[in-house]
Amino acid sequence: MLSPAQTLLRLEDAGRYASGKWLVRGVDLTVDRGEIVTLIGPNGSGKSTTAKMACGIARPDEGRVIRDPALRIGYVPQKLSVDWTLPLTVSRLMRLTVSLSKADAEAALKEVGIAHLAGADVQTLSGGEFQRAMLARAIARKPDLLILDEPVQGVDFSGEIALYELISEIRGRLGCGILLISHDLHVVMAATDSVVCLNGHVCCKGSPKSVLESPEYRRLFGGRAAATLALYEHHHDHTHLPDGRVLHADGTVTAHCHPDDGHHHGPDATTGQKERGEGDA
Ligand SMILES: Nc1ncnc2c1ncn2[C@@H]1O[C@H](COP(=O)(O)OP(=O)(O)OP(=O)(O)O)[C@@H](O)[C@H]1O
Repeated sequence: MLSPAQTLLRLEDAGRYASGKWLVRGVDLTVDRGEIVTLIGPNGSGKSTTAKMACGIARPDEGRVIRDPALRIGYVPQKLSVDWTLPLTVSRLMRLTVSLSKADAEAALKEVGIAHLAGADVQTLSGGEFQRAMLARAIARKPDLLILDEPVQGVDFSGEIALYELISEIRGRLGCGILLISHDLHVVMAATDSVVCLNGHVCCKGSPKSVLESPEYRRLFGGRAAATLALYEHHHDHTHLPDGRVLHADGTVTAHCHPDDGHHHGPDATTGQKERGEGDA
């Protein structure tokens, strides 16, 4: 049973075994409606495997994955198995494995800002446009839960910010829960309600601040962790982006600071590029 009523998904001691080894074990996590939970961890730490268990593509070999059978899930996989030698329009991509009305497909493309690309060949899309198309595909059936496996891959920094902003907007509009996999520690820590750090098992989890401060996280990410923590503590209220806009702690982006914003940047942090270099991989 899932309780309280707002809990969409729960993994209890979930583990997946394949090819004679445990890919990941002992995963406990919940995603509530309206919440963004982010999985972080080094390459091969079991993030995608956990996402696959969460959405039902992979069955747990131990523990349990509990979700309401009626739960609608939208999934953006890390990789797509498509024969790219064949032409494929965005519109066709939208309906590749799900039955979707033309109107719903068009509405979803509009929602992510690429309605004009419905007839374009997927191969001609930029990295950001492709990720938006994948997002449109995932939200078209108005999911309760979105599972996004590295949704900003192949996207440049300002595109990343725009995509995270869009994801945050979608959460607000659909009122869905989101399980996100991301390597971008800086943005994750600013825009996430809860973080689960994996390393073949759950290494640490909790609020972004508690994860940043945990010795396990620091051991795993080393200097990068310390830099992210320093940034987070100093700029936890808001961060100035390279294009001059302001990323707030709740993940929203505005043109300027709010009058009641707290920490402002010190003289060394006037360029967003530096911040990103410090806080990112
Ligand atoms: N079907 C499979 N059979 C055997 N090993 C697998 C299988 N799927 C994944 N693995 C292995 O399990 C481990 C976890 O993989 P997973 O893709 O979940 O990691 P990840 O944290 O998402 O990595 P990345 O950040 O590189 O995407 C890796 O060592 C991977 O090689």
